[in-house]
Amino acid sequence: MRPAYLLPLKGILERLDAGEVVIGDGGYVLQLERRGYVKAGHWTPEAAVEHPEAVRQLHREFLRAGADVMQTFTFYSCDDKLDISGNAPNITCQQINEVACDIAREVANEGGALVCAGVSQTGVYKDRSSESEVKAIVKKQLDVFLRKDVDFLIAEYFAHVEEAVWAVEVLVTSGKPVASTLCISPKGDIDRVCPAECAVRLVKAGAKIVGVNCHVDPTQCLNTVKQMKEGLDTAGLRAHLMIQPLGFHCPDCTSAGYIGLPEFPFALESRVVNRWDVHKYAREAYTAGIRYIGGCCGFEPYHIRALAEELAPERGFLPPASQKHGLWGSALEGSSKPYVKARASRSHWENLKPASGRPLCPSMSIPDA
Ligand SMILES: N[C@@H](CCSCCCCC(=O)O)C(=O)O
Ligand SMILES: [Zn+2]
Repeated sequence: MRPAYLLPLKGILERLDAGEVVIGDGGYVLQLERRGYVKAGHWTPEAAVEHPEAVRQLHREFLRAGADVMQTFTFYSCDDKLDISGNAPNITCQQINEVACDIAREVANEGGALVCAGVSQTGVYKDRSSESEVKAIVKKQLDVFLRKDVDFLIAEYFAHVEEAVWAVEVLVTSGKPVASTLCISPKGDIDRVCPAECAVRLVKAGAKIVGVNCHVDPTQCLNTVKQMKEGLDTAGLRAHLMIQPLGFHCPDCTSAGYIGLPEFPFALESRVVNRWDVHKYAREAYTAGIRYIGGCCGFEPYHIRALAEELAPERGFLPPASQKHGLWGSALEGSSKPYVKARASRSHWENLKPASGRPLCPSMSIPDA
């Protein structure tokens, strides 16, 4: 939550152009599935209408943890996805998109955060012939976002760069800043378009912020974004870089990402990154020149706090949730047990190789896709 002296609000491009670090929020659909508000499989966001208090609370926790942006809970909020799901026969996507924007704005205003409204891959993409259908779906969401006057827009979680380019082309007609993140591996998008070329196409379509979200872990996402940066540099193009990886270790996944693993989506817990992994990821992302640094599925508020704590020297402040943390485990100095007190050090947590507690389980799986 930005200190009062950093207000009034600067827009996303003003902040990034000034070299500021922007901390993104974490995952919503997966986190709310675990909390009983989202149904896996179709992952539709009707909870914005059915349980706005649950969406509001998760936004608030990300804000308190240091997120500078509240992404609207509008993932998969398009008629084709909602209708097929059967999850909410009496709720329309327009309702979801309107309420989600209101909730995000309400919480963003509590802490000087920006509202980013998002569209995501549709269910109608097949090939080049799908362009008008995809663009119509994106336009329908965009109309609501413009009425709600969100701060900027994102086309996220696209596996085909072609579909993401179409989404960006629609979003840029708004005149608002547009970001785009692909759910791709370091090998490139689902059609084998390399990350460098993906970034070039997105920037040429008008995206001012490009990167990746979801599907693979921080290490692989960093690899992909570094390739994107090289591609843009080679092409003489400029854009800000954004990264919002999975909060799960999955070095064993293929280019299908974590959804190809037998543990997806109900047995990923043993793969969750810890806060110290997030410190390392945040520092490597910053060193690579990435300035919009957040998380996706698996990233809980305490992970976002770790981003904000690692980059506090660059940002000049700690998030409110750090009042209940103590940097690098220093809170444990208050423990009555000497062996716990002994862990109140950066060296303990930075060098720890945590055991999984599952002696009969493998560390890696054989992906199904
Ligand atoms: N901004 C979104 C991104 C969700 S990423 C995809 C989740 C799984 C979807 C699937 O398996 O189809 C969110 O945080 O929920
Ligand atoms: Zn995700």
